[in-house]
Amino acid sequence: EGQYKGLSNYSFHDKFMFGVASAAFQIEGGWNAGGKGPSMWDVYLHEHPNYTLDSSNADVTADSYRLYKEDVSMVKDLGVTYYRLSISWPRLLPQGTDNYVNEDGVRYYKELFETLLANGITPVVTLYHWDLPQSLMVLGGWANPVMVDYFEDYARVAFKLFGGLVKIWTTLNEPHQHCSNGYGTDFFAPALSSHGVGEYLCVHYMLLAHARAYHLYNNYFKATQGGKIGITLDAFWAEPKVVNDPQDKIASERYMQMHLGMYAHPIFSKDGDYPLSVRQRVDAMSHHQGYSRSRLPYFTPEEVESLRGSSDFFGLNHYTSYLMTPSSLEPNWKVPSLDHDTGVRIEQEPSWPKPGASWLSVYPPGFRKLLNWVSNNYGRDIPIIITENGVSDTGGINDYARVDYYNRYLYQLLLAINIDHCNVQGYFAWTLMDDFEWKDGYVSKFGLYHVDFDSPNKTRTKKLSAYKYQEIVSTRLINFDTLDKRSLRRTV
Ligand SMILES: O=S(=O)(O)CCCN1CCN(CCO[C@@H]2O[C@H](CO)[C@@H](O)[C@H](O)[C@H]2O)CC1
Repeated sequence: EGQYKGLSNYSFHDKFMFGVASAAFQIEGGWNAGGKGPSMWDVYLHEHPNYTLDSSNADVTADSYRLYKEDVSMVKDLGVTYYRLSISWPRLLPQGTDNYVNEDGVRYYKELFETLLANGITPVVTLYHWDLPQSLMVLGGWANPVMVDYFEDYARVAFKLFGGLVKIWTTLNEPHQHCSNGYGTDFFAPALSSHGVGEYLCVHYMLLAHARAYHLYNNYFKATQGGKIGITLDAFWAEPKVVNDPQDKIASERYMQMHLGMYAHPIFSKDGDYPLSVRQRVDAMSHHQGYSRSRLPYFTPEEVESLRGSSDFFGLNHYTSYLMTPSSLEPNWKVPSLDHDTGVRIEQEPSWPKPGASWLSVYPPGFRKLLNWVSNNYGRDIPIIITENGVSDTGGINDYARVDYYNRYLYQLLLAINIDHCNVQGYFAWTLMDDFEWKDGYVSKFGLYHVDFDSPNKTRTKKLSAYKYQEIVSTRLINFDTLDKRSLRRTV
């Protein structure tokens, strides 16, 4: 659990990439400005005004479409030299397809990338952070194999237009969250609730789309542009509820394979394809449920080959951990779902602090354990970049919980790098400023900067955690005694 006082006994080496992250739909606003086409999230929120906790939407949010120069100065103020952001597909291609490129979208992103570079900040660009053009959603979105072609066309436009400015690309953000929450349930848009069927089609075609964009870049753009391209996956850490209970340990490993291995194994393992345990489990369950074919599609041998090794780095988003125990076969076993296929009951440890979102408990050792799981399963040669990590609260400038979270999670990262030799080469704090937090609307705050969403200029204000992150980035080590509650009381 580490010493958690004084100065950390390890530091981040000089080449370690420190950054901060955001996403187009969550901060841009300008939902229909400058010829932007509607995304499926725009449409879903307009059609379901009470979907979010505060009945809000992202039509304006932090208004970064207008205020991006201020955002760049905030990134610079943190002292980081990398900024992870995403391109809004429908702002660039309003119809989703590459027959019509929106000049205002080209202007906006070129100005944003040039402003970042002029301030010594390297843009790290995600092509897709969930805001699918509505015109493609009506075709079934990621459940439709045609998306592989349309994503390739979109990637080609982005590489062509911005490849001179952008040298680090990520194809997809968190396909697992997008597919399970948006296609498997109604927790996220498009809320298709196609449990155990649509969600696996989404997995399958997002992975194939990723591989297509990866090879497009490597075959047609890398020689002249010289950049790197990868994918961002997400994972909770699955902690056995009883640490040495063999059944709980099996359940934890099964959870990791079904929720991370399903995406990581096809790309980062030496054999490729879905993990054997995942393949067999879904095939068997599908057969048991009377399906004549598995609910998880098969890759052809060529597709397995195209996916294998299709990433220059392992982008990983991590927030929290859950306790795992095997779940008895549900009575309604006829109803398929990823959760039912996994056969694990997840619960939260009451002693782990929960400063904000209901799903986010603070368990720093889970971060180190997850990094070792990734390194043990996929090798220590693939560079890992933490593309998101952070904690939510419900507001305020003196965000002690976030100061504590960054101290402890970055300390665990130091242990994973220095003791366990996990090859982590970069870290992006989620997120630059308070933004639209999906189902939580503006209730859950993840920002290092506070945003006053009621003010005309969406006033940004530095939080305590921004000073803390600035300190870690500049000193490259953790000082547990500054900027927390104790330091303000000057006791102990
Ligand atoms: O357990 S519950 O059934 O109650 C619902 C699970 C809730 N999920 C968990 C993870 N989170 C996705 C991570 O989402 C990522 O992290 C950030 C913070 O959420 C987002 O703002 C980023 O856009 C996204 O990349 C979204 C909500």
